[in-house]
Amino acid sequence: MPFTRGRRQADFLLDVDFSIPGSGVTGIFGPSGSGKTTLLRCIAGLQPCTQSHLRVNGETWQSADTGAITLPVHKRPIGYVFQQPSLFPHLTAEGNLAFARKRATQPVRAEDYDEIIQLMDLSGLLDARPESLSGGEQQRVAIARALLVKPQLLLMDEPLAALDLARKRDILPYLERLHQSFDIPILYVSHSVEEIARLADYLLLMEDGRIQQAGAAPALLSRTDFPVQLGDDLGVLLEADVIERDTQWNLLRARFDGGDLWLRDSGEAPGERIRIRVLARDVSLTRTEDTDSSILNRLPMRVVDITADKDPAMVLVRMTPRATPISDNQGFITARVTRRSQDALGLAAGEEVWAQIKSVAIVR
Ligand SMILES: Nc1ncnc2c1ncn2[C@@H]1O[C@H](COP(=O)(O)OP(=O)(O)OP(=O)(O)O)[C@@H](O)[C@H]1O
Repeated sequence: MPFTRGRRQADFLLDVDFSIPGSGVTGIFGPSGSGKTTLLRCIAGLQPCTQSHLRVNGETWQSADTGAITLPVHKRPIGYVFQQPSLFPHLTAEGNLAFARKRATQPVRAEDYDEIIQLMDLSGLLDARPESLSGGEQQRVAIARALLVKPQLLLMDEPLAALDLARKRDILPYLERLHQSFDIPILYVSHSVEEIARLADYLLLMEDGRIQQAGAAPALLSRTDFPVQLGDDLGVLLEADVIERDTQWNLLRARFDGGDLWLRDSGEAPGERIRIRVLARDVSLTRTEDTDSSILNRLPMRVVDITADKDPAMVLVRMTPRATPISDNQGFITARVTRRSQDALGLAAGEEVWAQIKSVAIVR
């Protein structure tokens, strides 16, 4: 979708020119008012846009030449999931789905319907009315409803924002399944780094109606100059392979570009590709290897650069493995330490250190 200009209010201009992968989840991240919802509305054709050109997997939906909508809104094969599920209160879950099914532009085959019900685990909820469903269950019905139109593009605008933390965690596995089962591009707006880290393959960072940065989610989320202030969420997102399972101690060994890490065993099998997150605040530094410590993960690293943190007492130390220095963001570890420790340890670019990693979380 290379080019879109749209207005929501006199002084707000959405001015973007980008392409995203034709499948997988593209996260859209950015401060409030940066234009994330406006972008989705433009893509859906709900927002008048001038000079806009939109192509989805080879098909032109909107042309830049005239600004005229090539494909009318109701014919765009889009599924849209909002923060609020907005189900019809007088219909059961099944009634809500039947309503959407009737309005689908193409007939929905029984096997496709069954697959969607199974995917969202709705068979036990079909007779219930929305008022007797939890927020997470209602949202699963809303996602199923969006899938029933056989979308070629799924737009999700903060679908978990109205749920409490427990419900969010309940529904995230369904979103992952969706990602694995449907080979369509999903545009996913969220304010949550946790959701983006877990779901997104690709990431767009928006600010003031523009795309500030775009790229693979792990690399972008691992940058210390990430334009959105992450604070305690700052860290690195790494792709790793499980290489060993230690049943005696219930641990897993995973290999990423920068070395091996031990993690708590949560059932992943050797050979499995996982995504892990190491928060900068969970990494401490020593000059020599501290073997007399409870910390299992100690990596010999070399400092690449040191940057200021938004907290003046802290700095961000980015490191690469000593043995095999790497050039992209996929093997760096970042530590957030005090400026005082930086001074006491004499930390500077090029210096050798040991990174002690207190905690590693598997995000998917
Ligand atoms: N209904 C509306 N009418 C006019 N202007 C609007 C409307 N909704 C939003 N805007 C304006 O459009 C701009 C972009 O808003 P938008 O909702 O797209 O941002 P956002 O990044 O999705 O924000 P948030 O994260 O808070 O949802 C803002 O300046 C906002 O004030």
